[in-house]
Amino acid sequence: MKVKNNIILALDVMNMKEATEICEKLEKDLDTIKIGYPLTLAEGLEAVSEIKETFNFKVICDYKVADIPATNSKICNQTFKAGADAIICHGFVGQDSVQACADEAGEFNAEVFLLTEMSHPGAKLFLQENADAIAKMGVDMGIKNYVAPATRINRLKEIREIVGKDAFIISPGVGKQGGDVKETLTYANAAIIGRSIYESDDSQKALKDFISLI
Ligand SMILES: O=C1C[C@H](C(=O)O)N([C@@H]2O[C@H](COP(=O)(O)O)[C@@H](O)[C@H]2O)C(=O)N1
Repeated sequence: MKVKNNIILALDVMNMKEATEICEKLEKDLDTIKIGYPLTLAEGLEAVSEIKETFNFKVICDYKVADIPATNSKICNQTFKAGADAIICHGFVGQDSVQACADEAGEFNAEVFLLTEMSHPGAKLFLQENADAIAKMGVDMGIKNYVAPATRINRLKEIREIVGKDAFIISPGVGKQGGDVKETLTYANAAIIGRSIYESDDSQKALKDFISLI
């Protein structure tokens, strides 16, 4: 996936009016956004379709899919039908559940991002010790896209070493969570940034400031 300026906006606002206003302000400097549960639960999957139709964005749906294979297939089917270009799924649920997402993505010429280790402090409790094995599982499955934390550069580096130089890593945790955009892009292909941009008084300037740091 090509990402303009190597920055993906996490559009975690909870109404279409705000979402649209932010996209209008940033569309010159962005071509990829991430929509998760906040906007989807507030406005429905129509939010994905509407943003896809209004803006020339690629949309990654961050639904952290983590169910049994049959249910994962249904979640992905509905998400790709709504126009998503990619979906984020958890790896801790195992190969069969991830494979169900990958199979559905193949039906829509869409992509799967495999979430390895999360960026928040609680990820150290259960996820971190399994993150390398999740990344290795992804490699064995032929998964090309991964999510790994910008808040732990050493871990991001280690996950890059596991998935290889040709894999595509997107990395959340820049800005509000403490991650540094330039350092993150040493090992990741794109940084995911949300609140530091959309909560700013001048989101356009906030984005441009991040771009200037890269
Ligand atoms: O480990 C993860 C996984 C997940 C993701 O990207 O999959 N995210 C998401 O990335 C964005 C960071 O937002 P902000 O902190 O810049 O406002 C939010 O949408 C989070 O839900 C993480 O923050 N860490």
